[in-house]
Amino acid sequence: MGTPNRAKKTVPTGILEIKLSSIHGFGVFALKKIQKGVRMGPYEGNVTKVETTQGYAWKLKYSQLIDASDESNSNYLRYVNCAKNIAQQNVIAFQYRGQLYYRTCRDILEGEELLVYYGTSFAKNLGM
Ligand SMILES: C[S@@+](CC[C@H](N)C(=O)[O-])C[C@H]1O[C@@H](n2cnc3c(N)ncnc32)[C@H](O)[C@@H]1O
Repeated sequence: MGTPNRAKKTVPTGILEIKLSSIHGFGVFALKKIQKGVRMGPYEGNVTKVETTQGYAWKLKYSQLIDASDESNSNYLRYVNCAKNIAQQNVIAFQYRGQLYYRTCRDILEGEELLVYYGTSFAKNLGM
């Protein structure tokens, strides 16, 4: 697994950091308390209609996907790991004007890892 160089450059300085996670690979962590309702993004990647199994793609409207598997064409949001269930997530994914964003759905404490629920079928594939 390579160091996330480009994603590191895109992470909001002083607010979030990318580092190794106990859940999987790299994760995104709060460097200070973040209030509920803060929007992050958009999620960057290649817009495609080709399905992928790599785990970095979100479905958009009109059968399109935003695929962040290419680290050189994506941003820090590609490193947000999956919550065990909806209740555990502290950020939610949503679409706005054709783009995908994350938003904090509760206050996140300093040092906490950002977790988003990828969806039931994806979680099942991860063995949850
Ligand atoms: C968007 S990436 C998350 C960032 C990833 N940790 C990395 O370093 O590139 C999604 C991939 O991370 C892994 N992953 C994310 N959340 C996980 C979890 N809760 N349990 C196991 N693997 C997870 C899976 O391999 C998934 O396909």
